[in-house]
Amino acid sequence: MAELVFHTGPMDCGKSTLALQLDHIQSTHGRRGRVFTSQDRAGEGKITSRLGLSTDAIEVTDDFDLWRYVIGELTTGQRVDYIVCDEAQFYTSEHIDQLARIVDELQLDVYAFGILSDFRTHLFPGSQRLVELADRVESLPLGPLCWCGARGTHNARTLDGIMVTEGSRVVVGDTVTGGEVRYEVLCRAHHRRRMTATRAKATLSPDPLPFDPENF
Ligand SMILES: Nc1ncnc2c1ncn2[C@@H]1O[C@H](COP(=O)(O)OP(=O)(O)O)[C@@H](O)[C@H]1O
Ligand SMILES: Cc1cn([C@H]2C[C@H](O)[C@@H](COP(=O)(O)O)O2)c(=O)[nH]c1=O
Repeated sequence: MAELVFHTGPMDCGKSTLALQLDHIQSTHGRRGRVFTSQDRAGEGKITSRLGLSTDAIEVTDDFDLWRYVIGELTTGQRVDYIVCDEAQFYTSEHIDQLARIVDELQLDVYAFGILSDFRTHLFPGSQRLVELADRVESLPLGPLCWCGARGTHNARTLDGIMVTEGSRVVVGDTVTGGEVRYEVLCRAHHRRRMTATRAKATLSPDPLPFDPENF
């Protein structure tokens, strides 16, 4: 039986790496896949992993129809055995319905990868639909740690190290320094308290006030 599988986890937990590995494993065993993405950090039509791997991919825009694309390939004699979808949080609910139809009516395996929730902790529509429709939802085994050492579970958006809670849902960006907007993965408790690494350093620092014990 073909399956719709949703591999999820916070930013920087290895989703794109796994997507690329999965495509590599399947394709080296003679299966032919199609690899899709949406708004990767590296630009249109790319899947990139922070471990340095990358591949070309078909860009999914809002008006792209995955069902029609796959039917078009099959009816022109192309072989399609499986489908990999990265950054699936950016897909629309309709895209996810199309993926489910591909699994059920064409018996193709679909492997989707994406974060569940945005910087305000709300589910992305594409991820919500995947949770509703997937045969399996798999959490990646390794993930980033919050600055406190706990498992990082929630994606914070930061400006100059300070967590922001206003703004567009979609702002493509990274967890490393560079862009104006950054992301930082925190545990839930620190996400709730908006306690980023920068703020923790500034407010919880044990730096002693300079004093001379002799004259105290
Ligand atoms: N220098 C490094 N050495 C080893 N692992 C690294 C290094 N830099 C990043 N990683 C790992 O790469 C993974 C991030 O990969 P990526 O596929 O880009 O994540 P995601 O798609 O979930 O955002 C994480 O597991 C991270 O720990
Ligand atoms: C939380 C959050 C993230 N994004 C963007 C930032 C990145 O471009 C991707 C996630 O990519 P990754 O491969 O999982 O690191 O999503 C966003 O647009 N809005 C958000 O709230």
